Amino acid sequence: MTQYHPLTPQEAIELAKTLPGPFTADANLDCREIGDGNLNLVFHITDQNSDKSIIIKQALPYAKVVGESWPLSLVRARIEREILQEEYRLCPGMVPEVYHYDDDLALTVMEDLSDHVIMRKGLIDGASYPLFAQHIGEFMARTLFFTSDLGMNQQQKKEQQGRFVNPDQCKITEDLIFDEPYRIAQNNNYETAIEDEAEALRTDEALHLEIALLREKFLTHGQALLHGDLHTGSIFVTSESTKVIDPEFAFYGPMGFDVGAVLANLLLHYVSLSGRFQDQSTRNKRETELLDMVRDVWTEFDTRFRALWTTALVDPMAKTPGYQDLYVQQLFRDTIGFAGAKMVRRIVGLAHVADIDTITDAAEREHAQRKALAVGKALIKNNRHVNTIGEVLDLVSSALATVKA
Ligand SMILES: Nc1ncnc2c1ncn2[C@@H]1O[C@H](COP(=O)(O)OP(=O)(O)O)[C@@H](O)[C@H]1O
Ligand SMILES: CSC[C@H]1O[C@H](OP(=O)(O)O)[C@H](O)[C@@H]1O
Repeated sequence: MTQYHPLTPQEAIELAKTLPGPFTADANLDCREIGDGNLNLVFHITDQNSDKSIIIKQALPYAKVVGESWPLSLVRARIEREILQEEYRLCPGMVPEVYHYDDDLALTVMEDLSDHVIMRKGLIDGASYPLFAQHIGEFMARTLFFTSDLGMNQQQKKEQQGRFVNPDQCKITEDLIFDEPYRIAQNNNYETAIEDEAEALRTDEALHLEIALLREKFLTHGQALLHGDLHTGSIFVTSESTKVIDPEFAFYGPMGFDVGAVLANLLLHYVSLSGRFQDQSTRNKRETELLDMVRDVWTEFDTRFRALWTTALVDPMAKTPGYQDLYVQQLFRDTIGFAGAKMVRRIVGLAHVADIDTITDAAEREHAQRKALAVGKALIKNNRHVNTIGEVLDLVSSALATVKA
């Protein structure tokens, strides 16, 4: 057994040399630590004598973004690796292939996806991803359906739930998304220019009621095995391909939490566009593209999820006429509520998004933050009543109309 310690880049190279592949004996290995996330080390190991490369991701025993004062269990590395393997089985080629792992060192050796770009960065750079909605719709439909009671044996599902109990990571979400933005909390992080908005979040009881209900759903509804943090910083893309990484927040929770994460991060990018484009016609074009993507992600997911119901259902009672429509309606409402909560947390909570934080003009940045909060709050407050994605896009539009230019 190897004693856990964070690897140095040189140790990562030594480890890579002991692996059965992909490197050969004459490899000349180079290593860079490229982790730009909030929690882990990520080593990029390349062979100077060939085009071969790997990624070694290692968990730290604390939250990197805060420091050692915030301890975290290393079990998340095992959970991340096991869900990557499960997702690879369900959606081959849509997550990095796992080559090797070491649970004592809390690390996973995986496929290098550096020929793709992190979607958040791609969007900020102005790229378009016309196949993204189909791809992510397929990924979410298959991973959520086949890990739920609809698509897998219900006793095996209970066994699987046991393997994916992830309390430290869930607590981060419970605190950062479903609690701290709505009270004074040390972790909260927002600009003084929006103190009025933060104060409004703390005193809005109708909003608190909806957040309490969403929080309860997150805490108690073990519907399917979630990725758990499916934002655009956890998705690698090209114009032809989509690959999902970083499922260390995986656990059995409500399906809408994953779908909502995707929609929220597209909407966060959408509200950032006015701060990025001076030219009105370019901006309009890009805004339309983003809203189309929001609509298409839901539609593609919905279509594929319902198709699996027809072809792959294992629960006979779920064939009862009317049940599918009610199930998907509730899943849609959850999606919209969680999307709203995820927008709010990225403005006033600990961890932000580059889409908004990199807007250089302070007034434009503040405007984008106010827009994100207006949309987020509208989604949260209306989540229990919406029925269609068209209605949601109308809600977005009316929420934005309330924000002063
Ligand atoms: N399989 C991979 N291939 C290439 N780069 C990767 C891979 N996994 C992670 N990375 C890089 O490392 C960064 C951080 O990885 P991530 O898994 O998101 O870490 P964290 O859990 O700390 O957020 C990503 O933004 C990406 O740039
Ligand atoms: C203290 S962790 C904050 C935040 O970071 C995670 O995202 P990522 O590791 O992908 O940057 C997750 O969203 C957590 O809520």
